[in-house]
Amino acid sequence: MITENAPAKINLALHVRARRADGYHELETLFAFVADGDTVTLEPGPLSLTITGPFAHGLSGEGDNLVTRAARAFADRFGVAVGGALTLDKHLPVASGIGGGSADAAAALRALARLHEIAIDDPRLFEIAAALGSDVPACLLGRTAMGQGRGERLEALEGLGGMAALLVNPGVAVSTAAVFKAWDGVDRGPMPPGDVLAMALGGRNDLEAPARALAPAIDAVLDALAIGDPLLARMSGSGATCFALYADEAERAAAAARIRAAWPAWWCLETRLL
Ligand SMILES: C[C@@](CO)(OP(=O)(O)O)[C@H](O)COP(=O)(O)OP(=O)(O)OC[C@H]1O[C@@H](n2ccc(N)nc2=O)[C@H](O)[C@@H]1O
Ligand SMILES: Nc1ncnc2c1ncn2[C@@H]1O[C@H](COP(=O)(O)OP(=O)(O)O)[C@@H](O)[C@H]1O
Repeated sequence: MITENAPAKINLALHVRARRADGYHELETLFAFVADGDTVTLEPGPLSLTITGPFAHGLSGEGDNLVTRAARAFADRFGVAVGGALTLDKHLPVASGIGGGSADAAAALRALARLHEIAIDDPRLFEIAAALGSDVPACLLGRTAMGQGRGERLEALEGLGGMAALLVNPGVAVSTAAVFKAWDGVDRGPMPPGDVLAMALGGRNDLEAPARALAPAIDAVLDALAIGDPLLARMSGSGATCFALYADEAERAAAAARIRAAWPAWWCLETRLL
């Protein structure tokens, strides 16, 4: 049995620079990953998918999961039989701006590559990833990176490994396409120069305003995360998950305890950056 982690992605900053003719948007985004997420396991056999875990119900009505789409695309590209008994242990909330589906697809590709003894940096894997979704190449790379284009042009960067992080989701699913559509079309400029922390601190998430208009619960999450002096508190991706970064684990634990007491229904993950 092959097991691959599918760590949650966060966008430390996400600048939307232009609307493109193909319906996508030109981005400049700082990807980072955290130590927790979903898990994908693969055993030889006919293609099948079993979904377990606390957020399995979020995908129950899903005919075509990104994991099985990844398996089909892999077989197609590498000329092998479609197969793999896949299990997805779903711990990340669905449609929440932390790339759960993209991370799962990338983990499935990594597992299949191991099974078929294909190098993890094989460019064909990145081509499959880009066709599956804008965030899948970043999840396949799985490390802190600057993403451009629709997110598939990647430059790996020295990250903030080990930094204490808190992820909070108010239980509202947000459609990525709807949030991009509600963006006001104003290019607010590039990220400032510097290291990853400087770029993150000086950056923005341009999808925050449109997402907050569609899902006002995000306001309450950002208000809750602002208490306790985090280094940075911001929405990730197209929302509604927001994250905060802290100087140490004690500050993160205090913030998590306060949020869990005030908002027991929210999903709240104490983790650290990879
Ligand atoms: C916003 C981001 C930031 O990392 O993350 P999430 O909120 O999904 O986590 C990503 O760009 C999302 O990537 P992903 O979720 O893979 O999106 P895709 O499946 O490729 O596209 C879904 C829809 O989002 C819009 N889209 C996506 C990416 C992009 N650069 N421009 C867009 O306009 C398009 O309307 C597209 O039809
Ligand atoms: N394995 C998967 N996990 C999550 N969502 C999936 C998966 N497969 C397909 N999807 C679909 O992809 C959509 C976006 O999911 P997700 O990747 O969680 O969003 P986001 O990138 O905003 O966090 C979901 O609404 C769901 O319909």
